[in-house]
Amino acid sequence: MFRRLLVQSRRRHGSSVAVLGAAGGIGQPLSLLIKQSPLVSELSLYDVVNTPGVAADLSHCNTPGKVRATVGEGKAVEALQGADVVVIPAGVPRKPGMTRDDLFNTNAKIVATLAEACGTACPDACFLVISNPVNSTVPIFAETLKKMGVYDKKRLFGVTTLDVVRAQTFVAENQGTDVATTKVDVIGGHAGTTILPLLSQIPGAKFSDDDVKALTRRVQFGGDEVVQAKDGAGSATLSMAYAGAHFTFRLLDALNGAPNVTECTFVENDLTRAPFFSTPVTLGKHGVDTIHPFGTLSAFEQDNFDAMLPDLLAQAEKGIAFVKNH
Ligand SMILES: NC(=O)c1ccc[n+]([C@@H]2O[C@H](COP(=O)([O-])OP(=O)(O)OC[C@H]3O[C@@H](n4cnc5c(N)ncnc54)[C@H](O)[C@@H]3O)[C@@H](O)[C@H]2O)c1
Ligand SMILES: O=C(O)C[C@H](O)C(=O)O
Repeated sequence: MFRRLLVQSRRRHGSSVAVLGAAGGIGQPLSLLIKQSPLVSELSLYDVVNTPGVAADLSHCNTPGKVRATVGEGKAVEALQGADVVVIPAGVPRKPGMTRDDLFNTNAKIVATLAEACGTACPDACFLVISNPVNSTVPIFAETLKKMGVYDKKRLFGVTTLDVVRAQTFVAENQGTDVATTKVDVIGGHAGTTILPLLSQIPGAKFSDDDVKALTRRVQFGGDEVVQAKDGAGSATLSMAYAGAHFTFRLLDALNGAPNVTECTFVENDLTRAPFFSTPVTLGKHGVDTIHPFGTLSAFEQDNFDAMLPDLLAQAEKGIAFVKNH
């Protein structure tokens, strides 16, 4: 209780945000964007390599957040002291021809190790998991915290904001609408056909059946578009940093008491048979405030929904089994 009060009082004077994987393709631009927030009083950067250079560079930006660097295997606990929000883009990205699930063997261990460090150093923080495969790494994070007895489902988020960002961009292009005011909910998970943009629920939008199919597919496989264009040099980093910073800022706003902060995010809920499911969530002073149902689906969306559920379940179970067996 006392610990929580301390965390809350510190928040009134700005939050401490930690980025794990801060020297990577996402980590660097994400840290730059977060450094610009007036709500951040401390930015703690952690990576197994190169953190001091990134931190020295960022520390020259004339914004209030003080930058701290920690580098090296096994040093995450040090980096996480006092963190209110932890953003996690640590892990390997895809190359052409790979699925996100092909990253499981490497990233599961990285995410479990970092979750353990979070459970030790800052169990009351909010955790934002970017590392793929999100459909499995978020359950891994949850199971690890459960094993330690410190899991709180209101504070663990899989970051699926990039799917929303893509959907809004592609729909605005298709409809000729202002991208700034084009809103699209994207539900499900974060891999291929587990990503489901709800085009039928966009007020005023009119799509042909072919448009619905093509737009849905483009949102579902937007990540592959970038992986192929980068041709072996990784996956989305800049748009992910943009999306990750957006979600971090929205959460910081909500933690600081802003009302009506609603974003789609992959959180534990009982809307479906899958333990984690991305849906519109109102964020509040303690993380998840209200989980919203995703509304009526079109026949096309319902087919997609029915097809995705077994995959989402299997990918969550794979993550849970990983923690149970280690
Ligand atoms: N959720 C999404 O929408 C989304 C979008 C894009 C990428 N991703 C995922 O994000 C992850 C990172 O992508 P990237 O392009 O930044 O990769 P990257 O290889 O450029 O950077 C990853 C960083 O993680 C660091 N790292 C590795 N193990 C670590 C550990 N144990 N502790 C701390 N840091 C560690 C590496 O040193 C590296 O700096 C990938 O798994 C990728 O698939 C997710
Ligand atoms: O596609 C990837 O592997 C990275 C990320 O999940 C994305 O959607 O861009």
